[in-house]
Amino acid sequence: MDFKPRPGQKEVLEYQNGQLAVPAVPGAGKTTVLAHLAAELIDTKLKNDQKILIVTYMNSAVANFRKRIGDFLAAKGLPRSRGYSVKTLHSLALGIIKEKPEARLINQEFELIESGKRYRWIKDLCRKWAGENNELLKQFFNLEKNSYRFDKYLKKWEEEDFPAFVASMISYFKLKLLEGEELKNMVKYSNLKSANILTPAAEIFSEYEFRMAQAGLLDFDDLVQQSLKLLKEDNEFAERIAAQYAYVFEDEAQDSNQAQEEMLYLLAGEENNLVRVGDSNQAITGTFTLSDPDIFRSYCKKEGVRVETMAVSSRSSQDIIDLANYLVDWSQEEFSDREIDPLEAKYIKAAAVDDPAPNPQPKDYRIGSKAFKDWKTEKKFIAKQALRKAEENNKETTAVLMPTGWQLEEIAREINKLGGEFQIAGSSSKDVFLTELEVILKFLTSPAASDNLKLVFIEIFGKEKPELNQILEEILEDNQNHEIIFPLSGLNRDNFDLEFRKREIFEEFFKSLTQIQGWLEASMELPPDELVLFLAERIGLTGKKLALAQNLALEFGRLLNENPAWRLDQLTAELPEIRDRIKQFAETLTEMEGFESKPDQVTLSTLHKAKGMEWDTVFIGSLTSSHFQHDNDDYFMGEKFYLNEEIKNPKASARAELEYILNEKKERNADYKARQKLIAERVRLLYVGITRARRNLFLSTHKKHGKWEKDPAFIFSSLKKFIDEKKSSSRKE
Ligand SMILES: Nc1ncnc2c1ncn2[C@@H]1O[C@H](COP(=O)(O)OP(=O)(O)OP(=O)(O)O)[C@@H](O)[C@H]1O
Repeated sequence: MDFKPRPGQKEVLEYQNGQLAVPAVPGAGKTTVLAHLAAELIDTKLKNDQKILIVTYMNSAVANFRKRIGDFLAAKGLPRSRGYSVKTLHSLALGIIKEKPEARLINQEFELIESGKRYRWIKDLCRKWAGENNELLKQFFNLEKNSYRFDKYLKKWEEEDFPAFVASMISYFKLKLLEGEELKNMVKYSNLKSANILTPAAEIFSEYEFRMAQAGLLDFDDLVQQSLKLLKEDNEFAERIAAQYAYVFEDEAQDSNQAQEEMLYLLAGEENNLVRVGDSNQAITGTFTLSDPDIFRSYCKKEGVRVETMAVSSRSSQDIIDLANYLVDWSQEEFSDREIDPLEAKYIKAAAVDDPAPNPQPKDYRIGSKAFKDWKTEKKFIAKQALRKAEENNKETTAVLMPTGWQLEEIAREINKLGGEFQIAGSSSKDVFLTELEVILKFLTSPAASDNLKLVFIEIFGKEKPELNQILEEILEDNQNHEIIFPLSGLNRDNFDLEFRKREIFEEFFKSLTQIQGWLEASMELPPDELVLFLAERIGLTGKKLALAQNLALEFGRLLNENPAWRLDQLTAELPEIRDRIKQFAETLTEMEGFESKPDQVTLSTLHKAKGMEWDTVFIGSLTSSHFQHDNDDYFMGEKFYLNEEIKNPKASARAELEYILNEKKERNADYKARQKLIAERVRLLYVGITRARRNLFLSTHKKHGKWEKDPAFIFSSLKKFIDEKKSSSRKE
């Protein structure tokens, strides 16, 4: 393979042993260089029974790494899978637990709970807690009692926000290695005031642990907690595991959390051959997880750690690089007297002019920016221009990146209206719901319900030929389902009025009925799991959808093993739960496939999901102050206006209360600090967005949404000034 290392990359590839930190800029080739280094070390250094362990943050990166290392090894004439193992933190943890089965704390055959089921359990427990502590729950509220708003937001709090808060706190407690019963008592006997927000989280956590243990289930956070415990409590065991790995590499180190770091140190063992690569300016997962970019920043400054920076990137045009570097300068200056430092002073350099793969060099200044009068105008403009770009040049890729998913849906609708095509990055939602199969199964469990038959037509037959839906509607006006599908005289054309039989579509309609009758007969003869496979084949599912259907059949089979007397209706009643399991499977399938932008379609992605990807043209919209906060008095999404002032950011308050009882540290401004963190993260989010673009970039915002006034984000206005100046000076040249 032709790979000519650039300055910075070269030094990393000379690594032999010890601790190395590689801070890098976007597009510097982090994955490429780590893969190359792994292949080099496997070839020259590794003993037969040893491996390199590569820990990455996302499932999607695992396949990518394997492929790249495999390619480099193959180029050296070595077997593609020799000498390395790529894992996420969770798969690593699972592997460690499996190495010591006797220590599994639950039982030998523990099972992982799926995320959907976990959340439903937590919701149940929250509901139960709310029922028993209703007065306390209301004390958190600062809305006028008995008002319409009070009822509305109490419901929102009880049904959505409270369970989400508890679910996230449970993860937090576990990564802090706390145990439910112990924590509950600590809170109970602490001198926190009675209406503190930590109490419900701790009490529900304790119930949750009890319920999970009874069911023999573990969740993802348990895996990490338990495996760390095993390693820390048993030196010999830790050494045995560490001895398997001659080197430990970490990719995306800016997303590391404390548990992951501890695990890496333990696995690097005495030899301490540890390479961590990351870009703290791209740390954008912190507000959802326990990730903390300071962990990687501190590692870079740690004694005994060599630092090699990779600053060259050939991804973007010089103008886009200049804008990204300006953002770094702006952030340094803007936040110099605040407690935050969103972007480190690390600048992107273009590749040398004689580089075999140089930076793109578009002719003119290709960056634009605009503040639209309202969201409606903005979304229409973006949809139209993005589509035009995608259709005009079928070699270049185009993406629209937005802060939230609902904005993407609205852009998608606009693209649809224009008759264009789009694809959604990283999303498997279209496949998750096996709509066709689910609709048929619903029909087969109650064929007499007229809506069920209509749905079958809409989803299966009428998609291509809507006239089929129309004729069914008309026939159902005077007939019942069973008269159409199972008439006493048998299914026969003559059962239908001449008026219908004369229509061109009638033959097709009749054929559809015959097929449906076949399914009904099959449902009486075949066991449900086989029925699913039969139906999948009949309606012609292929590829990923077929794989999902096979998975559904397996789930049915598993349930039938446990409940041999169950029939189709009982099984279909379990579909919501099964869907969660399948959803995870579908996501894994999507990640394994990897995402590839099709040039003739617009890719739609949230800014978060765009990480690691690149496009020739990038539109970033909705840069308003409610998505990119700058000042303490901007609108902060995580905050609940209907809660008391001191707990309006419940997570931040609960963490501060925990800090207080664990370390006696009184953090006065927990939500102020949470705001600062969020402000910093939003700057990085925009930095990630901007650095996805190769040639063309458009930044926009709006001043109104419906009747709501909106402010363009301060960061947008600052960038706009820079862009406008550059543009006018490039015109003069
Ligand atoms: N020395 C090189 N010569 C040619 N191409 C290179 C070189 N190094 C990296 N690249 C290319 O640059 C692109 C970016 O590399 P990679 O995806 O590894 O970057 P990254 O640092 O992980 O990016 P990001 O920070 O945006 O996630 C890839 O297409 C890669 O093949």
